[in-house]
Amino acid sequence: MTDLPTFIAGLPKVELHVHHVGSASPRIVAELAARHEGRSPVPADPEALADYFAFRDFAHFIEVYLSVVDLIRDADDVWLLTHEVARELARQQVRYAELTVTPYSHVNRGIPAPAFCEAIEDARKRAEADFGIALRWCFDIPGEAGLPAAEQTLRIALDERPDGLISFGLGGPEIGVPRPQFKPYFDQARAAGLRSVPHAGETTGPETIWDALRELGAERIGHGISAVQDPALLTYLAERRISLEISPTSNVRTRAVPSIDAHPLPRIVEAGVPVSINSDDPPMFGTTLNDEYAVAARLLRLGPDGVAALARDAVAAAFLPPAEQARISAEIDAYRASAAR
Ligand SMILES: O=c1[nH]cnc2c1ncn2[C@@H]1O[C@H](CO)[C@@H](O)[C@H]1O
Repeated sequence: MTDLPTFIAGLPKVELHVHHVGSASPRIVAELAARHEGRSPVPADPEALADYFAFRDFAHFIEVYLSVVDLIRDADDVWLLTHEVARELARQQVRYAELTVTPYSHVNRGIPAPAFCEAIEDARKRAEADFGIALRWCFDIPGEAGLPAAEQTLRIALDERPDGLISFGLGGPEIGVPRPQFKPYFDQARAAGLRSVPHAGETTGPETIWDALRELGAERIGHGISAVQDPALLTYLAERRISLEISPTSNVRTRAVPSIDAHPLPRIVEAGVPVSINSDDPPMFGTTLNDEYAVAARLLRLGPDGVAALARDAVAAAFLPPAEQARISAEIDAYRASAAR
């Protein structure tokens, strides 16, 4: 029997909560920063970047995040970033990923929406050919930019409608950004067949999650960790099999939870709420998806069977056709069986 990290490294996975710009590797960020030498606070040196990705609080994290968004200036940068993110996911045996992209943030930095969508689509198709990974898009509203960003994100989603687009989200800070105001935009996105996956309950309480469910028709919740404060909400999520997209290290690095041992994941799982394990913004948090599975295994006291079950739970929560879900789950089971020998 191989050791758990080795087992995790080879385990077929899907990832459902991972941000496009947030996945820019130190090498890619350094390469982009070098192109804008001197005009960006982002260090062009990968070592210095590790210090730069140390966050005082969530607001500081968003400030740093946006400084990396500033580095992405044209469609070539978008293509490079997307193709490299796919390479890293495939290296970790990710077969399918729902990547959160924020078109508003790039369009308002001068990249036309058609060029942005053409770049991510071309990179998506090339990644499928080069790495055998299937990428789909979640277009998210950067909450800090409010209703103008909601309007433009919806417009781009409906007017450009890239083939890989499957869901509509809401990211950025929650404090001072109440969810109900975004109801008209989520109603239109859902009416157009996009799945609803807003962030909620990351840095605010359970009421934000209730709003995401009741006002935005959330089918999954980004983070949702404050659900642990509301037993009725835990029951609601468990009974309706509404999965929480958990990114343990993210919550520690953005100071949403004080330490990894204080993370509510065990209590959420104990309440029967389905979860997927994700990395959110891996290089910014000094982690990888495989590392997050190892963290979850430690918190939940799992061995190979439990870790394989986590991977299957993420597949079950993915917006994939049932035949595709069955195929990836069967691959997980075959891998688990072969590792047992
Ligand atoms: O953990 C996270 N929580 C909330 N937003 C996040 C996170 N990681 C990345 N973003 C991104 O920050 C952008 C701000 O413009 C949001 O659009 C969201 O995609």
